[in-house]
Amino acid sequence: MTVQETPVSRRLKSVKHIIIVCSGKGGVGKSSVSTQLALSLHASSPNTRVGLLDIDLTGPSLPRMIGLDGHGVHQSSDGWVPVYADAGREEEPRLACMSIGFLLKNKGDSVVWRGPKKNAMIRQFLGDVRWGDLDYLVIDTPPGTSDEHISLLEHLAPVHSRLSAVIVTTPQAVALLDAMKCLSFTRAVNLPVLGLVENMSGYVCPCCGEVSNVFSTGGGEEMAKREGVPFLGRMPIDPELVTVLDGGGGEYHKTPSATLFSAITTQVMAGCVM
Ligand SMILES: Nc1ncnc2c1ncn2[C@@H]1O[C@H](COP(=O)(O)OP(=O)(O)OP(=O)(O)O)[C@@H](O)[C@H]1O
Repeated sequence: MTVQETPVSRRLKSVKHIIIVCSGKGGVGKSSVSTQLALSLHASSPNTRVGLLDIDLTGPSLPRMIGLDGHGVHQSSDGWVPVYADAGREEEPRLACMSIGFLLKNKGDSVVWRGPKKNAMIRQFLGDVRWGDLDYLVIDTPPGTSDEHISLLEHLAPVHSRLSAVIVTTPQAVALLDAMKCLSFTRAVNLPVLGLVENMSGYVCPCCGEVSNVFSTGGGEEMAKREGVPFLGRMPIDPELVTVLDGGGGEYHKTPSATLFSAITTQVMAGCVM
């Protein structure tokens, strides 16, 4: 069967792997996992080229989390130029970011759009941005399985063989129930799952290293085993991570989370080659 070319498939021709990060529930750390995955893939080798796209149109948090708050997107004759998180260094930038947050005049502006307008924006993000050659394009999605997910998958249909998903959950029973809905969505749309991340899984005391199970722990791993999907790892609550991602300063690679997350990234990369 021949797959029809579209503006999106032409634009994403040189993108090797597209990783959709989703969660059943809001606030479980999907954007922070997407951001950490992009940073960690970028740090995995001096040549890895990464894109990070935020399709959470009503609550874009990527610009702040990646340290690009206040930046804007430029239009070129060949489409929108993404904002590079690693611009200004000696080597060519290789961490391209795009979010509706870069297009809003004021970051407090709200986006109140119906489905067709959201659909058009997602098509533009995929088809009108100069993504160039990428090893990985990480896509942060809104919580649940909404219009945005359906639009995304429709536009990405011609490149379906390069798609996979990472599911984020916290250990509480309610979050796990929603993560299960997210997993059944991926099955319904035939989207391969690279694995499940259990976020905010315990709190490690910075003084004594003792782990307190604030929201309990282990539920994500149990669910992954039961459902036959890889368990990518658990990320504890890390106050240093919040400071970095909320724009309070500090460098991500110096946080305890960065070290832990690199093991997750290794598994994601291994899953992508298969
Ligand atoms: N492991 C962690 N340790 C500490 N804080 C975390 C951790 N993961 C996420 N957070 C913080 O929790 C808050 C919510 O995270 P985030 O925005 O990533 O969730 P989300 O699932 O994308 O939310 P939304 O549903 O609004 O899109 C953020 O302030 C983030 O910095």
